[in-house]
Amino acid sequence: MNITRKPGGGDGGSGHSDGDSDGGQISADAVWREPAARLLARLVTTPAGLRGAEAEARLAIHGPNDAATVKRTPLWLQFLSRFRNPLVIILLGASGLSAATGDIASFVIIASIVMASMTLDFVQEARAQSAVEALRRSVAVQATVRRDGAPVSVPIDRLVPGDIVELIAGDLVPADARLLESRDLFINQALLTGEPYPAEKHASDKTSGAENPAGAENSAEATNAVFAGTSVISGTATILVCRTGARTALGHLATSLAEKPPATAFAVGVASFGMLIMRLTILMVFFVLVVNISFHRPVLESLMFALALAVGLTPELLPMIVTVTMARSAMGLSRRKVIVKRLSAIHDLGAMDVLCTDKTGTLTEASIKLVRAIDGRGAESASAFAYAFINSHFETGMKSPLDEAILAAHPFDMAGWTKIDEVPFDFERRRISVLVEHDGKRRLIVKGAPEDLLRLSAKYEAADGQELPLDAETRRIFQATLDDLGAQGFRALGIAGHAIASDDQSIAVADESNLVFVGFAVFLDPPKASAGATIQALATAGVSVKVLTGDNELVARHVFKEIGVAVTGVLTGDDLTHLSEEALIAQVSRVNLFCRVNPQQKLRILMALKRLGHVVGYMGDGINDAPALHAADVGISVDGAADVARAAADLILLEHDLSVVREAVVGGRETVQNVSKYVLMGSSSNFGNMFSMAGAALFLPFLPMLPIQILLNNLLYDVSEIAIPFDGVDPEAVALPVKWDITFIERFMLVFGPVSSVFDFLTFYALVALFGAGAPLFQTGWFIESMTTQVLVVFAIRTRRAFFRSKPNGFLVAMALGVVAVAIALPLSPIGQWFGFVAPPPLFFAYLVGATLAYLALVEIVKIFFYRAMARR
Ligand SMILES: Nc1ncnc2c1ncn2[C@@H]1O[C@H](COP(=O)(O)OP(=O)(O)OP(=O)(O)O)[C@@H](O)[C@H]1O
Ligand SMILES: [Mg+2]
Repeated sequence: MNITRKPGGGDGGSGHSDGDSDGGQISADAVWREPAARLLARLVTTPAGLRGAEAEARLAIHGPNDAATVKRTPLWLQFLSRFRNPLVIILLGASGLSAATGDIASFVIIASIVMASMTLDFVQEARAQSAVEALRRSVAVQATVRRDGAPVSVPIDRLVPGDIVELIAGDLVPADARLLESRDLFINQALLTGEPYPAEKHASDKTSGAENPAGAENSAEATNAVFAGTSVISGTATILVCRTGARTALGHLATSLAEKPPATAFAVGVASFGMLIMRLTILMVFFVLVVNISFHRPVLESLMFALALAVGLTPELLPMIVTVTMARSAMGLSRRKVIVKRLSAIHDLGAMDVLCTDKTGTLTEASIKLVRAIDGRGAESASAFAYAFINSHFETGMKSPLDEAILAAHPFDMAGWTKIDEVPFDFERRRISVLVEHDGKRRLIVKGAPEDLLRLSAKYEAADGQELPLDAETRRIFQATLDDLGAQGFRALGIAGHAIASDDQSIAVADESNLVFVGFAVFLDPPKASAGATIQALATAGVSVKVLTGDNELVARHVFKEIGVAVTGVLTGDDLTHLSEEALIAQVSRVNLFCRVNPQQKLRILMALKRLGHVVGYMGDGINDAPALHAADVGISVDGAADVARAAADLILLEHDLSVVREAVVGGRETVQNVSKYVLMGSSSNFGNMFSMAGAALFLPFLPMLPIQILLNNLLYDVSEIAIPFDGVDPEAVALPVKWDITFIERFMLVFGPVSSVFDFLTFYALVALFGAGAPLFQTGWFIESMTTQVLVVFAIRTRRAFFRSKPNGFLVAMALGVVAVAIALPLSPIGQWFGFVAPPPLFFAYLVGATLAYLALVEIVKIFFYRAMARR
């Protein structure tokens, strides 16, 4: 073994000042190189842990223990950053310029309007985000930490160097840490090393593995330290936290990869819509500018007009509407006991069309009971129970419900039994071995997937305790017993073992051969009565459910039968090993039951579905589900799940029930539909306005609307849309998965934009020809008309039905009518003159009513044809 010390390190003493150069934390290699006692001293802590106050102080110095620490910008900075919008800056600049030439009033008004818009936007979004943040914190992964001398539960992002943490199987390792104590500790380090098999670790001042002969280091290989991002497979440990947050090995990975969550299809869709509008806006603003200047109109005024137009046309509320709509949906779901960890998962839920799930707890009650312990022929067997009990009692992995069922079945006297060693459970082998001693004799006891144990057995234990050869005929009988159990819906574990020489201290996987078969532990996990109906309801809603289980085919088939769901195709883990990716992709749609699949195979199935273009959800609670949960478009886990599963999930169900998933799916679809209402509103009225502005700029000798009027128009319009996230959605709009469809939006825009322009031009004509309008009246008239039509059209756009067949939300109605009332009242009031309005003649309002009604009627009619044509697409 080659434990080199750093030159000048001597006994690891005074030479090491490197720890302090790294933000006051221990250097990476010191975590495993230095003696534990010295690490404790350097971190000024003891095995009893830090005092609470000290931990708080260190947290302030070192920052949160979060590998991908995104520095949270203070609120006031977030607010200021909204002014970075170049359009807004230029606009404020230009109006400042015009203030210098005397027009101070309009500068004040422009500044106030810009301020009001930003505040409106900011407050909404900040409130939504803090609500969501609170939800996320409520399901944060916790660690057991010794503080003030006693173990307490603390969210892992609050850990600091010097903390003493207790780990048990299933826990995430919260930081880079040194082992102080360990028992049968096996760690899954796949995330850091790519190695899927558990790595064994020991508390010791000596280490091996971290330095390979080439001199390169891979600290994750150090056997006396554990690292953030890995997880405990089995055993227990007490650790000393040495490096936290971005300083962990994982943190280095995360920052070097600049890990950003991949943009979801929805986010990309929303962004591309923003770009579309942006391009059209720029085009249009240049056009207006060129026309104005070539007609020799005042340059500054023309520039302000163009800028106000640009500000008015950009869908600046879009991000806010998206966040607020999703946050609202997240709050709604939290009342149904679903916690949303990643906000954007909500629209992925809405688009999800395949849901993969494990069996236990979803299709079954997960109230597993041991009903019998039998030998291979089906007779009650005391030794089968005894061995099962001893195995479960001594195993230190995360106790599975099967273990709990065995231990709860009936008491068994463990006096005189001691444990020597263990080979922990993993989902490849699907079994646990313990080496135990009793009366000076040592024995290996294996418990696991019964068909595998039968395969690994050469003998069996007869009723009288004799060991007899397991010949072909007996093997057939035993297999028949097992098949019978499965067909009756019983789950089974096989029990086997053999004697081990009494000087053998340890066992390995290789010892799990030539076994003596003892019998079966037989469990009942009753099917969930409601599961069948929920799966049916999901299917009707366009979400097909596939079950991916580690259990065997007969048991799974029986559950399907009990809950009344047809098996449309089966693939087993063995089948999968023989299938190429292409072959799997060809078959995966047909199959709805995958049995005896390991974690990597669960992942493969998921990827195959994604490659077919499905939006795939995955629901599971075990360590074995974590890879698939990570890769899924929507990962769903439950509150009691293993840390790794909860950490990988986007959604946490506080109650393990498929029916809430169905509700969440509907919630997701409503969210997408409400966002698209905003987008459809914006695209049609903006596109229409562009036409109208361009036309007006060409034909009028004056500006069709003053810059401040455009900004006011924009502000009022934004206010009217605040209520959209609260609006209801027609049932048929959420009946099937909802995907973001940019071509649909483009077509909508191309059809409904010109419809609104037609009425603008009609109004222009009426104003000039009927009312003989000069600039002020024209601008006032158009302001009122465009406000009225573009606000009220929400009642037509919000539904595909005839507008009176779908009831809008009361808040939406109030906001829309309120804004229209303000737009009409303002020019009539004394305040109107600040904005350059004049009171229109009474006859204008008669025209307004007629034109608005005609416009809405036309939109309704065009809607019918439009959606008919879309349906034929
Ligand atoms: N505690 C245990 N001791 C021995 N073997 C076990 C234990 N737990 C699970 N196994 C074996 O490993 C197999 C896979 O585990 P498990 O059934 O939990 O997988 P899963 O995919 O999570 O299944 P499910 O879909 O039912 O949740 C089991 O069917 C069983 O054969
Ligand atoms: Mg499971």
